[in-house]
Amino acid sequence: MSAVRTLSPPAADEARRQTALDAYGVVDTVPEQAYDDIVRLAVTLCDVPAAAISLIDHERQWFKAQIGLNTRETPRAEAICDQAIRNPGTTLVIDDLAQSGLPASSLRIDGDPLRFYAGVPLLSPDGQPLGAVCVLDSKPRTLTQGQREGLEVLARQTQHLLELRRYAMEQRRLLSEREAFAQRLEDAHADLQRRNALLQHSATHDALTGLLNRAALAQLRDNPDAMRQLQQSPYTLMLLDVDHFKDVNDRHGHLLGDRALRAVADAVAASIRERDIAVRYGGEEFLILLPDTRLASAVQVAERIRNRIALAPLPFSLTVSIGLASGEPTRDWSEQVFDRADQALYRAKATGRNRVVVDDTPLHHG
Ligand SMILES: Nc1nc2c(ncn2[C@@H]2O[C@H](COP(=O)(O)OP(=O)(O)OP(=O)(O)O)[C@@H](O)[C@H]2O)c(=O)[nH]1
Repeated sequence: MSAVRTLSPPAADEARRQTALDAYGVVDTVPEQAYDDIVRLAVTLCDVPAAAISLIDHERQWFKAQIGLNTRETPRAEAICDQAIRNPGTTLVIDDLAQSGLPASSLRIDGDPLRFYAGVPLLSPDGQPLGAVCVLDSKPRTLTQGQREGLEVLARQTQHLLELRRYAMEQRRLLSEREAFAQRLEDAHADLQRRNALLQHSATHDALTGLLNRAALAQLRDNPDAMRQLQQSPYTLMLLDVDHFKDVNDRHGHLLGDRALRAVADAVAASIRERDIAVRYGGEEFLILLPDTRLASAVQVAERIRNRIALAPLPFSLTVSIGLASGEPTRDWSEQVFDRADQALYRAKATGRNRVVVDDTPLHHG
């Protein structure tokens, strides 16, 4: 046996070559009919017992397809295909390996060592050698010109198969990138909607009590559903003001004052229906609009609120004054009814606070 010829390529080239091979994602994949057909054709064409499509991967050669061999991979150091790819444009034919000085291969054909090798390098489109399509025999032999050319055709067909594979992989990658991008877009859209909803909520709600704020009340006029409801049936407007709230703040501090305001809001929210509208109208003033509600029912609601506030779990007693006025559906509903409720509230304050006072102004019709 002659000395081993070592022809290691420069490291930078080898890194490029390996990167080119990796781009196909073909090494260690399952056998495929198209590649198996090529080695079958090679065997028939060259009248040999063995053929392979060999890929040179790091420190081994791996067979994508093979016929007549005893393994699917060998160490690279003994791969004759690794010699073939050193001259990428040339078919390597070794009539008798025993005379060639190449390292002995562990490959066997029917138990016999290799004697004959012919391999056509497989190249990436930019010329990086990937492996070889090779035919092998356990006897020394030669190839005819026709067989050589036929083997080269099979190598070109193998390259086409590899390119198709890379193209399909690239398409899948682009598709999943597009899907990931679409998903990100969808997430961003949902996030924007969430932020918008939060923004809309904080623009129309009072941060301390969670009730609607004055801006939301102003928007009510632009809400056709709410307006239709108010214009269809009698409604009642309630104005609620906490009694001596300045004293609460002065005696117990602003934090407890805030807690008292939240207790008022909770009592209001717990006493009204879902379609009623509760607004923190000013510092310690609340406006409650009760659609489809006549004065008598509204008084009951107001008393419920007043009683709940009296029972609120606070370290001091808290009372409220409430003024009520109801309105028949008219075009200038708000100002008139608001003024009447305000006057009722004023009377509630003036007559001793902690009470519900009803507007007694005769209603204007027509
Ligand atoms: N803690 C707290 N106090 C507030 C808030 N908004 C307004 N106030 C206070 O509410 C008090 C309202 O006082 P006034 O308008 O004099 O009325 P009042 O003391 O309740 O007296 P009457 O309404 O006549 O019974 C003021 O001291 C405000 O500083 C708030 O968000 N938190």
